[in-house]
Amino acid sequence: MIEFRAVTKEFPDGTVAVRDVSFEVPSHRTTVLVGSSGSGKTTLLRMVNRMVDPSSGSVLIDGEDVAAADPVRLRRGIGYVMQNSGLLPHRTVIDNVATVPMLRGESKRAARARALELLDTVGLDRELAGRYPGQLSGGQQQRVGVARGLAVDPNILLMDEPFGAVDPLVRAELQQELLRLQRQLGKTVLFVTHDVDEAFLLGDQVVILRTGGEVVQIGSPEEILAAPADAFVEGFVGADRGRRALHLEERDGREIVVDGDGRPAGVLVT
Ligand SMILES: Nc1ncnc2c1ncn2[C@@H]1O[C@H](COP(=O)(O)OP(=O)(O)OP(=O)(O)O)[C@@H](O)[C@H]1O
Repeated sequence: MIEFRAVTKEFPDGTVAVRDVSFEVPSHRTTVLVGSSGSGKTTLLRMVNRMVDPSSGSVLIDGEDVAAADPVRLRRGIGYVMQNSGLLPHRTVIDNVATVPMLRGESKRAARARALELLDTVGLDRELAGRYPGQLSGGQQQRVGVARGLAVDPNILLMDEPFGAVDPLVRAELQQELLRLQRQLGKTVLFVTHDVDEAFLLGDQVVILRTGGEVVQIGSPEEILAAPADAFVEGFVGADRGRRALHLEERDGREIVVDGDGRPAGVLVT
């Protein structure tokens, strides 16, 4: 479990990116941080692997304050996937995936064997192993990015708008792949997006942030849809509700959650 305890981040120029934020990220589940641009999502995510240190408050992983951990070691044990895949352009796909395990001391042979398995895991043909990132489509590059994030077999996977730069069809495919992967692997995933649909599709828990880095609401998609905390959340999740994958319907006098195809997805427990 990851715990954010009253974290605030003020950058040297006086920008307060995150203000007194507390929440827990349960293990083996997907938690999505969603909010408009500048609401502090990336800053919060980066506190977990100490790419950003909070100005006050603390972040704990399984009860241990990350401030006490060596940042380089910490980062090598946590998967990190970012928007533009972050692949090294002059290294082949397989080398991109095998690099971090080798930095951790695995032999080249073992790291490469594992990298090939990971290509299978993320649904990429092994024939792509020898290509350079520039020779892949955007969607394929993101899959390599996910494979690289998984290469050290981390308990925690941080994903910062990983599907933000691909077209909607590929994006939908990658989202389904992540759901499948997560059912199989059960990592503790912390995922950043500004897309509410994506947040509700992927998140077991959704954390809604607003500009200024404040948490407005935390809950399951069903809970948030059923009872938006305030007008801000209502506007945020309510916009374009007809298109929303999950929504509420009243049937037989009870409010139930149905998916985009009208199939019941659950009953609200209040
Ligand atoms: N190094 C920095 N120095 C100063 N201000 C920063 C720095 N990094 C981020 N900020 C500011 O902090 C605020 C939160 O940024 P952050 O990137 O965490 O937001 P975000 O919700 O991830 O936004 P986006 O969706 O646009 O990536 C913004 O106002 C941003 O400009």
